[in-house]
Amino acid sequence: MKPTIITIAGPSASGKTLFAQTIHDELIEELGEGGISIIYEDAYYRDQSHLSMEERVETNYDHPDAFEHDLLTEHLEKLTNNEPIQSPVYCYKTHTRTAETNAFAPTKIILVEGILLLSNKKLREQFDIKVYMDTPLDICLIRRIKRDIVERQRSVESVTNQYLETVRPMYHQYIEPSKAWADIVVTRGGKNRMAIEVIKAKIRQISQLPPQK
Ligand SMILES: Nc1ncnc2c1ncn2[C@@H]1O[C@H](COP(=O)(O)OP(=O)(O)O)[C@@H](O)[C@H]1O
Ligand SMILES: Nc1ccn([C@@H]2O[C@H](COP(=O)(O)O)[C@@H](O)[C@H]2O)c(=O)n1
Repeated sequence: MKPTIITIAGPSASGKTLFAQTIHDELIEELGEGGISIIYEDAYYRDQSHLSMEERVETNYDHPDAFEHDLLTEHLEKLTNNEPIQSPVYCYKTHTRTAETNAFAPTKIILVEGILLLSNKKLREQFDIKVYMDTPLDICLIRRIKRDIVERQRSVESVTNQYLETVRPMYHQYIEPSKAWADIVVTRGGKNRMAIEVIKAKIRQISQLPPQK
């Protein structure tokens, strides 16, 4: 059976990871091994090992050119043909890929999450279901400051400067307009229980599992 690819796009810190992880964790037992997995667009940020740290800090990480979308397209094509891939591994602290790759086998359901997935035509054509997390930008900023300090070794100053210089302008230029391609728009963030249940019910139907009472 050909895998079903579900994309979860939307602004940084809108709750994409939490949403995808919750769906994954709540279905993994029912779907079993080979049932469901997650691919992160962030893993496809370009390798910058040839650049100095000062140069890496200057990169606009919210522009489509920061990603190797062609490689992600190629990998999704392989997975669709039930072939395994070696997914890159990204490090936010060094702003580049690590030397390792992750062996990734195709699963029946593949969740793909990331900020610019709906802005790319070739990628869009590979998605069976397109979800957009429509969390207000001020809420995203608050959540990003908290998350990036704890998980990505950033300071309040670095997060707020980056927000003004690239995150907010690129949101208006690329991310918000890409919402028009979504099939389902989720409000409030990664804990929207009804939205989680709707996607889970669709996945159960695709996977031919009995609906939950
Ligand atoms: N509805 C919500 N309520 C409270 N916190 C949330 C909610 N959705 C997401 N978060 C938190 O906000 C932060 C950013 O969410 P995350 O899923 O990492 O966003 P994204 O993957 O879109 O960048 C995380 O710390 C996450 O736990
Ligand atoms: N070296 C990097 C790479 C990316 N970012 C920021 O990450 C955001 C996308 O990831 P989310 O999990 O938040 O969706 C994006 O807005 C980039 O600005 C970074 O800060 N450093």
